[in-house]
Amino acid sequence: MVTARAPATSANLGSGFDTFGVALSHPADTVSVERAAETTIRVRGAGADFIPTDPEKNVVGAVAEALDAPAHIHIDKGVRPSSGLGSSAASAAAAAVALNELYDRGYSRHDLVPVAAEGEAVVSGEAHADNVAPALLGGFTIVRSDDGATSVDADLALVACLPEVVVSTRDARGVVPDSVSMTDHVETVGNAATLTAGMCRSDPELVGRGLDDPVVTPARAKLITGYEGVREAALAAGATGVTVSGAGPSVLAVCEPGRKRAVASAMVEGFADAGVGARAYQTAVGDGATVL
Ligand SMILES: Nc1ncnc2c1ncn2[C@@H]1O[C@H](COP(=O)(O)OP(=O)(O)OP(=O)(O)O)[C@@H](O)[C@H]1O
Ligand SMILES: N[C@@H](CCO)C(=O)O
Repeated sequence: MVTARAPATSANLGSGFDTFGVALSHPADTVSVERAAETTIRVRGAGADFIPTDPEKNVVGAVAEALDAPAHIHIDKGVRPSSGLGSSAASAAAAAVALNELYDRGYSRHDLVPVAAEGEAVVSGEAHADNVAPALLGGFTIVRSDDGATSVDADLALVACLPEVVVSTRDARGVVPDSVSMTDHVETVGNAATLTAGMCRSDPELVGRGLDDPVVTPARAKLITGYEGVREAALAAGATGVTVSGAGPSVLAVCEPGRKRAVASAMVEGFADAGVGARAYQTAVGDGATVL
């Protein structure tokens, strides 16, 4: 048996819609695999009741198929599905790494990015790599349309606040504008470049400023009850920047390490003020998938 762990991730980071991602030090999914004639799947943990065990419908089934690696697969969910924290990507990345080891396929983590993205296609219809790339490679990642991914290590404190509201990725993609003005384009490129420089320097001020996004985030924020209040509360508590995590509903804040507790409390209280329960993960930029 081989067991692997892969982290939750936060895609987009505001200015990097469908391009940027970051691995979180926790929470994470754990996946164990044993050789078998046909793939079977068992799921336990956070949100397990909402995750299909049919290999045609679970992301790990598509990963086993893509690697020609049938297995009994046990998933222990640490990342709740439909959280905006890359839940399906964490399972896909952990399964890809575990099956690669079990069947001695010899693929690198970079080779496994398009394999794990095949799993993502099962749930969203598109092989997005902006969650599986950080889940596999760790750190801050940039994915390009040619399937290539670049990763940079960063040392950065983060808070991810997960409210008890549901935002479907389909709805969140439905509100993305079809086009952008040149003014918004220039602002977005400037913010994305600032964020990238900030990640390379592990600088929370630069990264926080680079999260700003005039195009996608304002449209999506309307789908998250309490978002504006939570954002303001996090900034007042010392966050250097706040944005929607992935397709939502989680909200991501960047801060100095010493401000994590205060920012986490402020965000949970911000959601409470809007009548929404929430939990906050005091986390950081973390490593990619590992065999345990
Ligand atoms: N192994 C799996 N783990 C989690 N969800 C899975 C898995 N296999 C299939 N799914 C389905 O995928 C959907 C959730 O995946 P999705 O990646 O959208 O979650 P997310 O955490 O919100 O990610 P994102 O950060 O991309 O918004 C649910 O419909 C769930 O049933
Ligand atoms: N980049 C994707 C991540 C969710 O799969 C989005 O924001 O829709």
